[in-house]
Amino acid sequence: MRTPESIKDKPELKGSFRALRFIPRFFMEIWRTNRFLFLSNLLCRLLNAFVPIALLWVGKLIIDEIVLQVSLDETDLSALWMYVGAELVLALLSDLLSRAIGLTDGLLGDLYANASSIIIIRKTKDITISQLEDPDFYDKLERARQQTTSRVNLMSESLTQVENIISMISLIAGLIYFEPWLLILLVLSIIPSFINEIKFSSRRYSLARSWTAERRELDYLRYIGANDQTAREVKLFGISDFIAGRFQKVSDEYYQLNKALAIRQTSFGAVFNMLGVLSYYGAYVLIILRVIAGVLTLGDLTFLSGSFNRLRGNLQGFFLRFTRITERALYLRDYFDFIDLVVEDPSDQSLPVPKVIREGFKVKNLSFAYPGSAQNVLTDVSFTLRPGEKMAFVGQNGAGKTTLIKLFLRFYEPTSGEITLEGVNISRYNRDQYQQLFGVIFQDFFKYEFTMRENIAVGNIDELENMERIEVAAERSLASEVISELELGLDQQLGRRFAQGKELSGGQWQKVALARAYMKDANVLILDEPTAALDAKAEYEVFQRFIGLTQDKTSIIISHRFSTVRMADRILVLREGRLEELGTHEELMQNKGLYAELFELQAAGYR
Ligand SMILES: Nc1ncnc2c1ncn2[C@@H]1O[C@H](COP(=O)(O)OP(=O)(O)OP(=O)(O)O)[C@@H](O)[C@H]1O
Repeated sequence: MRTPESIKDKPELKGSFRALRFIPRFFMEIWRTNRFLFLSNLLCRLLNAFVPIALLWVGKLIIDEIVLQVSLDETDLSALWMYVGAELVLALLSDLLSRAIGLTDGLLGDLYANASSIIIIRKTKDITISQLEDPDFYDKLERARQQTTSRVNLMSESLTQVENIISMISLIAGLIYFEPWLLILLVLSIIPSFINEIKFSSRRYSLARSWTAERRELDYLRYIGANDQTAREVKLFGISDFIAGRFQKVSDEYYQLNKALAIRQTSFGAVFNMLGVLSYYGAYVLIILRVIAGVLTLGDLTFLSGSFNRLRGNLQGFFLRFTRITERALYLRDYFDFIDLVVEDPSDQSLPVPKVIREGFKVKNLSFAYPGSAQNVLTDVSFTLRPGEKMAFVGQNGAGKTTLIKLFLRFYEPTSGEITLEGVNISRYNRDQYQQLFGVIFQDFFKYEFTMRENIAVGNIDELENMERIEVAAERSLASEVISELELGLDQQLGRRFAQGKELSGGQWQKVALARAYMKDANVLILDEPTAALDAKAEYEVFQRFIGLTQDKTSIIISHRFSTVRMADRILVLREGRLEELGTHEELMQNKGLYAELFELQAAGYR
């Protein structure tokens, strides 16, 4: 079990200061987001920074003037009214500036949050599937994604800090002018609480970071426990208490650690803060004595005690903000780590992909184990996929069919052996171009909560406006039947998340997903269990069309239905990652091996 002490594994003070090195880069990002807003914000803050000293100074002038006028026989109040007028103008200006700062902060924050979300989405596109499936990497992505609001707060906090510093310099100048020793008293009283704050912020970060995996679990439990997609199963299986119990256990442990830290931080903070209060009253007494001795005026007294009090507040604010800034800057590191992640440049491989495929693909002694696992999912697989050939992959669950597809698509690198296209290892081709060769529908295809048209067009988003192409694709995949039943046709919003969304049945969704495969004029079509949710008639029709429409295309079909599989030119049978058989339906039936056995089993089920 972790304790607050065991979280000390990260360097504290030094680590906190080091995190600040990301701030300039952060500000460069904000500057690039919107220069005008950024400059306007800085200008308003610069002006606002001088308002406190100006107000205190005018206050001092007013009091001294009143004292003077009271002592005179003949009063002249013109200067006094001028000072009061100046104070009024300052008060109005301060209000205007604060509003302008609030406005530009908000607008800039929104723009920055949008821009950084887009940066994260774009970066995720360049990341390989194997990186995305790596839990450490996934944590980094999660942290980068979740900290968007924190980065927006960091922006306004840092800008406020700049304003605060300028304001303090002006107040310090005033103090030095009258009584420099007040300043020493002030600084000495505030330093211990500053160190305390920094120390605890670093620990809080370590705690949050070391709990990333658990917080991910909490998010997941929250999601499955209260979600329309899972509600049916959660209710019927009665697992709500199980989920709530698991949530409670993990969240309690985190809460206890966090609580222990918070209590310690608050207790230490209270003691150190007392020093600050004492120092203020010490200074106050000293100023009063100087006024009584006739060294300072009554106006000086209000100016100095006001300045001292304000400075104390500012300094405290400065240190508190400083710790919050360093805390958030630590998270900034996660964000920049993610942004800077070295990804394979998809355009790095210089070989262009051949326009026409003549030789086809050759798989040679291919073996593969998933990263971090010692167990081979594929072992020594060799075969040829000829151009225009329709091949089916068959095998029991977990035999490695989808994994073989992932290797064809270059989502992973083989552990040994290779796949070649036209005699060249596929890893040598330009990755983007290479992947464009394929039109793929995965068994766990995604149901986008977009409109019907967009759902089909994701197969080739450049053709979003090409209604003819979308309609033809829908026709081929039988999605047109689904569209004709929708009130708004292609413009119908799908899913239940958004207003007027229409949920489709499993088979209807599958037809929509299939249409995506026809959107692109891909050379190689891969359908991974594309018809699992279709009824028998629809499946037969879909495949008849598929075979007819893709005569010149190379294709791979994964299916557990042998009525579909037998339509393929050749069938590749995998058993526990090894190639067991390869041949036409007739050849394999004659072979009387695994294929014939599985085929007979299924056929018997229909008799
Ligand atoms: N991302 C992954 N990381 C680690 N192991 C994985 C991953 N994906 C799949 N596996 C493992 O690889 C093996 C083969 O999985 P694969 O999905 O290729 O099987 P399949 O033949 O397509 O099965 P099915 O018919 O059930 O879809 C399985 O044992 C699975 O646990």
